[in-house]
Amino acid sequence: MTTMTWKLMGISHYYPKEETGARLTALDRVTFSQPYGKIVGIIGGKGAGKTTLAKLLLNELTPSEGLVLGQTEHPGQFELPPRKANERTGEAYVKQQLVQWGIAKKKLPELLATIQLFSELGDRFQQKLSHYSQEEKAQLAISLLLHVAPSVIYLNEPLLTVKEDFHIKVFLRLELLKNLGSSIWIETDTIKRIDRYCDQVVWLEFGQLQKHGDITEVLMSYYDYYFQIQRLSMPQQHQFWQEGYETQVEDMDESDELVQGEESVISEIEPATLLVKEEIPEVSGSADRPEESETVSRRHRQARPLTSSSPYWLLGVGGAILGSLLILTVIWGALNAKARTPLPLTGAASSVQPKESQTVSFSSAAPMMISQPAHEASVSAIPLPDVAKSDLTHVVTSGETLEQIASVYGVSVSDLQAVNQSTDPTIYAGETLALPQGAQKLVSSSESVSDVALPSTSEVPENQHIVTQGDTLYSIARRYGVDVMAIQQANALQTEQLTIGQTLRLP
Ligand SMILES: Nc1ncnc2c1ncn2[C@@H]1O[C@H](COP(=O)(O)OP(=O)(O)OP(=O)(O)O)[C@@H](O)[C@H]1O
Repeated sequence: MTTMTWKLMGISHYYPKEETGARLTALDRVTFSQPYGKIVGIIGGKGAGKTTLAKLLLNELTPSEGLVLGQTEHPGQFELPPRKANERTGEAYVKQQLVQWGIAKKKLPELLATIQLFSELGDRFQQKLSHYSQEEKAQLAISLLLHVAPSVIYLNEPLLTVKEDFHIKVFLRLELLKNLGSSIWIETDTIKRIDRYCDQVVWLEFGQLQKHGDITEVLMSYYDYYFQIQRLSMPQQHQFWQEGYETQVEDMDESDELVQGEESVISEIEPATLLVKEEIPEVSGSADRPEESETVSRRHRQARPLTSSSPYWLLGVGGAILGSLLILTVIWGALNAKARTPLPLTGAASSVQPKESQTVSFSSAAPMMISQPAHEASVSAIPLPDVAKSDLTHVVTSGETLEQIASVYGVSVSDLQAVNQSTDPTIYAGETLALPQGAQKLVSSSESVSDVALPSTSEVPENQHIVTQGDTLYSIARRYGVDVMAIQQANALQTEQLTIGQTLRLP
């Protein structure tokens, strides 16, 4: 079995923007290593750099800066048969491709029969491609690719056009090839597939590597990131995507002076998932960090003002991203089909206050019109239970979160919200919060919540879980292989918020 490993070291790739003389950074100093023998998902918003990364892996592009190690001479890319092949039969097309792949002549009949069988095309295999549906073409192309067994395989969106049971078969075959040492890359917006089939994920946004690693950890940050964006008002979301795009565009004639005085939405997103971050992203290998380059100053440039001449396609980008957000919401909803508040924001991000709902219609490029952030609709549907107040109150200090305060007083976040008759997870410095009966100051709010003594795992009964820092309902559900909603029901949780030290009954 091969023990090859990819090493991407400080990969930057620039595209010239000929009309303006600027250049666009499609990938910005991306560094990670990835062993072969894994199925890796590539995710990220529109224009994140996914395709550019794939082209580098497939040897179709040479990076502007940095080094890629690990490419093979004949990577296998999933490609639908081109239109010019329409007059050939499926069989003739496959045969010609196999010959191009260098398959020995005497092996062709057996391989053709295997591919026909796998493709489920039956007699259509001998018919002209012009009679094939898009789905049949996809079945043919995937079957071909999976049977030439290249050591690098790249699949993208057209794979989604095949029916679900075919899909399962494809991924079973990919598992086999992976175990033989192939490096398999899948670019898709369908996070469900990443979650189900991939071992690892590379997550890009605006050309920068956000995270690379095991799916659970990366997807959790990904969900948190998109939930935070979703909490912004529609104009803020639009501004967010525009600012992100602008960090990628560098006017080659312009000095790198900062634009002062603009409020930046991008800088208010959760520090853990900041797009403009200094540290090198997590790597699973030992790639060295490249030297700081002139791109640092560009990455720190603040947003330019929104102008009426903003590129129209950005509206489409925003719309498409919102489409993806809705897909995420649906997936999340499937896990937890119940009205709820969104994940809490912490730190700087909690200063991003959701605005009143606003109707913003996007250009026709946008997949849909959203008149209200989804969470606002669900928040108003949650009846707050009656919870008795204690005599204590708490004045919020800068940087505090509801979870921290709940933890400090040994109460649940939902009780804290109930006595304050608010489902809004955003709190403001100086605000006085009522505290529920039974509240008792357990630790000083200046102490870290992680300092609160928790029972050791050996003391925790088997059917219980004590919430620790970083736990979410989603991570706990995955860990114990149970449903998020089942945990909520077993513990009568009104929201997804958890408190460090909280004991959860496991269903
Ligand atoms: N040939 C090119 N010339 C100029 N800009 C390009 C070119 N190819 C890609 N770009 C730009 O580079 C950025 C990254 O593009 P890329 O296609 O890698 O992203 P992506 O994540 O695959 O996006 P999408 O999901 O929209 O396909 C985008 O802003 C895109 O417009």
